[in-house]
Amino acid sequence: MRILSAAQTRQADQATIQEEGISSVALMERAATAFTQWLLARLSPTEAGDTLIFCGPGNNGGDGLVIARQLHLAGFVVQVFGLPADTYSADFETNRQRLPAGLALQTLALDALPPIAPGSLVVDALFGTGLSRPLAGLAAAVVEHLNQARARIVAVDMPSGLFADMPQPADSPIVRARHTVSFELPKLAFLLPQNAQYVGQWHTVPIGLSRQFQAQAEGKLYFVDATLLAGRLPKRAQFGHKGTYGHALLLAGSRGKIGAALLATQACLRSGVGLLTVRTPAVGYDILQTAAPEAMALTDPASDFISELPELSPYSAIGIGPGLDKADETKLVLEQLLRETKVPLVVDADALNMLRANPGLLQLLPPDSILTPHPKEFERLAGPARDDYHRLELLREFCQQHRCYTVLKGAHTCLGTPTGELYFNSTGNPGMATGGSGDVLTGILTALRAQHLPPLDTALLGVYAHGRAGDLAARHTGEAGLIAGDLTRFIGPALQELTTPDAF
Ligand SMILES: NC(=O)C1=CN([C@@H]2O[C@H](COP(=O)(O)OP(=O)(O)OC[C@H]3O[C@@H](n4cnc5c(N)ncnc54)[C@H](O)[C@@H]3O)[C@@H](O)[C@H]2O)[C@@H](O)CC1
Ligand SMILES: Nc1ncnc2c1ncn2[C@@H]1O[C@H](COP(=O)(O)OP(=O)(O)O)[C@@H](O)[C@H]1O
Ligand SMILES: [K+]
Repeated sequence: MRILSAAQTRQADQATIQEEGISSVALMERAATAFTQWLLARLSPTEAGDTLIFCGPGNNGGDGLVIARQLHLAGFVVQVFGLPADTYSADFETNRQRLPAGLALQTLALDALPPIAPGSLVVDALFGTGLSRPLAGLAAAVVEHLNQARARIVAVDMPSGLFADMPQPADSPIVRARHTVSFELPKLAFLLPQNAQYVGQWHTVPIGLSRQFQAQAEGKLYFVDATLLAGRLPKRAQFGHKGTYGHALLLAGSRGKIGAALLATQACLRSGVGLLTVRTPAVGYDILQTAAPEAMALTDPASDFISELPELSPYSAIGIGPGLDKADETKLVLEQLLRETKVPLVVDADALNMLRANPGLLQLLPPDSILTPHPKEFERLAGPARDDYHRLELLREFCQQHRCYTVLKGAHTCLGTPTGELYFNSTGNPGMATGGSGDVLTGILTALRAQHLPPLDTALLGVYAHGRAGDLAARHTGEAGLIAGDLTRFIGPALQELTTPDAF
């Protein structure tokens, strides 16, 4: 799925209108109907109670008028309010005319804002993607009024006052919605933690936006759903053998953190790799051989940390990082690995911190490596970000400069590519915010890369399957009860869902 800017969204609307030969007011009717249907599927008129709809002067307000008409006809107790303005959009005017006799548009005034009983349903149709500057004056006062009411706010397309694709001053008035129901595609703003307080839970409803426009639109932002991944994970070959599926090497673990190595090991084994060798310090030998007999243990001479790089020739991909100690010897191992490897690397956790501690090491990073920092680790690598938008700029620059793929982990993990694309993941849940989840991701990525998948497919599939495994696991454990080891049990089913079936 594409993520379009506000300007592109307007162009997409126009392209749809032209392609289908429909009027803009017909497209508005379609969009607003999709919103109404979404609401009707969740609330009866009784459950909704008092329903107050707040409309701005543009097409977002026009949507609000259609929704008011439709909910009124569906038996909801509706009141509809409009911001006074010098001009209204043409489709707003048309829909004002279409309001049924029993439903008058009431004009909002600063000294007479309507009372909102606690628990009321509020539909926020003040502003959408056409917002051109932060709200002020009466519009800001209305937003403040809505936010203070203890109402259930559902925003149409965008929470009013929020820009779709760029940051805004810290104190901007913005509606704090419980749900945001957006048309066709998510907006960039929805995917960033700083906006969660306004967007609430977001949903998209289809409105038949031009597929051709979506396919051809410029821009490098993607929302990763199963459709985008179709065809990227081949089915296993009927006559495949373990040599077909690569030999991965994991360098992981130190005294007290052999568990991290074990989690990465289990995840790697569950992600289809043909063979796996694990380098841990000697203290990890018995643990690894007992808990993961399928993996080969290649223990380091040092007891507590990794001190020597093994011979690299057997391996088709190498993952390094989970549970490492930052001992000087391990730093040298990392440096030697960066210099000597001829195969792709997956770099995680303290290996990332070591990269940063010696900036010269970053220059040695082999092209097409995959890095998996969480935001704190990324900040150490690329510097502090002013806000979530700035962090994305830093991510893009970092990936281009170092010709690497960087998986910036979080609720919507964002993959940056060497060619400037940003891919936001759609799977996963807060239950995965638990120690060891990241180690599991390293194991998955190393396994996919060892199977000779290209780096982009590896990162997209791996991040998606990791989140999907979390979603499947949480059905059994609940979010709070989820631990990283649970993820490994569901990697197989998650990958199976993504596997391309044989064509008949
Ligand atoms: N164009 C189309 O065909 C469709 C548009 N749709 C809806 O239309 C919305 C976009 O409509 P518009 O482009 O009319 O934009 P909006 O309705 O979001 O807002 C634009 C209006 O607000 C004013 N405005 C902008 N910033 C302001 C500020 N800070 N303070 C006060 N006034 C401000 C503008 O002058 C203009 O009158 C979408 O979010 C969606 O809800 C949907 O109906 C789908 C179809
Ligand atoms: N709220 C969330 N929603 C979805 N995924 C999450 C959420 N919180 C964490 N995750 C995922 O869990 C993993 C945590 O990784 P990381 O921070 O490296 O943990 P650790 O170092 O403990 O292994 C990441 O892949 C991240 O995307
Ligand atoms: K809105």
